[in-house]
Amino acid sequence: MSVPVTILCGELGAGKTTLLSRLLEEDEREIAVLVNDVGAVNVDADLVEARTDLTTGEEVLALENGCICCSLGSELSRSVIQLWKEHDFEYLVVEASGVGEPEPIARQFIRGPAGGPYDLDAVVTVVDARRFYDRFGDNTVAAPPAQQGADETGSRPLGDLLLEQIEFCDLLVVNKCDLVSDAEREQVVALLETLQPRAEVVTTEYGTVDPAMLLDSGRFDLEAASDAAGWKQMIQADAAHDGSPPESSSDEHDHGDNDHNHGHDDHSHDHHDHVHPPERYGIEVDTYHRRRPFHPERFLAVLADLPAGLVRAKGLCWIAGRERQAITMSYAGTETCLEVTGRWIASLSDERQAAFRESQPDLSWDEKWGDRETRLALIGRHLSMDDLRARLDDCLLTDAEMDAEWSSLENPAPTGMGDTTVVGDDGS
Ligand SMILES: Nc1nc2c(ncn2[C@@H]2O[C@H](COP(=O)(O)OP(=O)(O)OP(=O)(O)O)[C@@H](O)[C@H]2O)c(=O)[nH]1
Repeated sequence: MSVPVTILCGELGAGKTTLLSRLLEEDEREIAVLVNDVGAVNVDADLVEARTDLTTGEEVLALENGCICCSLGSELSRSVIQLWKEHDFEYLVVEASGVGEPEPIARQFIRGPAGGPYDLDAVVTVVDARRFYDRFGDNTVAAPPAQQGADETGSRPLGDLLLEQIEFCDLLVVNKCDLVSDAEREQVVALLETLQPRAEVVTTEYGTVDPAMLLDSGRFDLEAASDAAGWKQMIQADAAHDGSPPESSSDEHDHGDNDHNHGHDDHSHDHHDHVHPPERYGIEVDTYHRRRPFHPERFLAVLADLPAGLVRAKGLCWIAGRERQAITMSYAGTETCLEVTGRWIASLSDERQAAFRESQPDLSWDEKWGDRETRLALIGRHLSMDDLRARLDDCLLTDAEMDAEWSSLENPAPTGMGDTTVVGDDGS
C-alpha cells in the first residue's frame, strides 16, 4: 500500500512548523516528516524533532543546503524512497522551504520514482494573514515587506513565489488571524478565493487545524491543481469566449522551446472581455488581450509604475523586438518578472509550424503575425481597470512604429529561454 503524502508550503515564518507540531501532537498515526530548508542550519528539523515523540516512530529527516523544488529534485526522491525503505510509518509530511515552488515538488510524487511508494494526498499552503494583508490588502504599505526581493538565485521575486504557492494548492490555511481584524481577515479570504478559486480556505490561529483537513483528505488532483490559479482560469475563459480552445498552456511550466502549444483567437485588436465574479471587498478582475506588440521601453515604464491596488497580473506578452520569444509577465504585488518561457509557433521553421498547427486545428492564426499576442489576467482592488488598460494600450506600437525597424529599439526585455527581467514598482 502506498503511503499518503501531504506537502506543506508557505512563506518563511507563516506558521508551517507551528501547524506541523500540533499535527504531530494530535494525530495518532505514525508520521514521518521531511523538512527542507535553504541554508546550513536546519532550525525546523530541530524544532520538530524536539517536539516529536520519537518513540512513536515519527521520523524527521532534514534536507539541507538547497531547495527541494529545483536543484534537489532527485535528492528529494532519493530521500523519501530511502525513508520508506528504512522506516515504518503511515504518513509522510513534506514541509517545503519557504522559497520553493510547490508544483515541481508535487510532480516528484506523481511522475518521479517516489510516485511508486507514495500517493500525494494534498498540497497545503499556510498564509500569514497579517503579512498578506499588509502586502495586498486595503492598507497596503508603501514600502515592500522585509522579505520582498529576489530569491536566493536572484532571479525571481519572492512575492511571485508566494502567489504561486497560493495558486497551486488544495487547502489554504490562513494563519495568524489573531493579528488581523475581522474585516481584514475577510478581505484576505476574499482575495485568496479570487487568486485560487479551487482551494478550500480555513482561518486559524497558531495552526489549529483539524488534522483530517490536511491528512488523508483525498484532495489532490494534478490537472486540477495545475489549472487552479485564478489568473489561468480567467485567461482560459477569455480565450474560450473568443471562440478558441482554452489556453491551458500559458503557464511557464508548459512552455518549452519545443513544446509551445497555446491556443489563440481572432485578430481582435480592440477586443475587450470582462470576467467579473461578484464584486466583494473592492476586488476587480479583468483580462487584457491585444494582437499588437508592446513598445519595450514604454511597457517597462508602465510596469515600473503599476497602480497600488493591483494584486496579480499574469499571462503571455508580445514585446516588439522579441519576435521569437513568448514572454510570461508575472506581477505579484510589488515587482514584475518577465521571463522567456517558450517560442511563438510563428517563429519556428515552416515545417514545424505546420506540424504544430496540424496538431492544433483550432489554433487561430493571424496571417502576418501567427500566434503572437498579449493576453493577461488582471486582479486587483479598488482600481480602475479601464485606466490600466488604457495605460497598457499606450504601450502598444503605433501604426508608424509598426512599420519601423523593431530590432533597433532599446530593449530591456529578456532574450534567452529562462532569462528574466525583474522590474520593481519603484522603477528599480
Ligand atoms: N501571533 C501569532 N504568531 C504565530 C502564529 N502561528 C505561528 N506564530 C509564530 O510565528 C513564528 C513563525 O512560526 P513558524 O511556525 O516557525 O513558521 P514557519 O512557517 O515554519 O517558518 P519557517 O520555518 O521560517 O519557514 C513563530 O514565532 C510562531 O510562534 C499565530 O497564529 N499567531
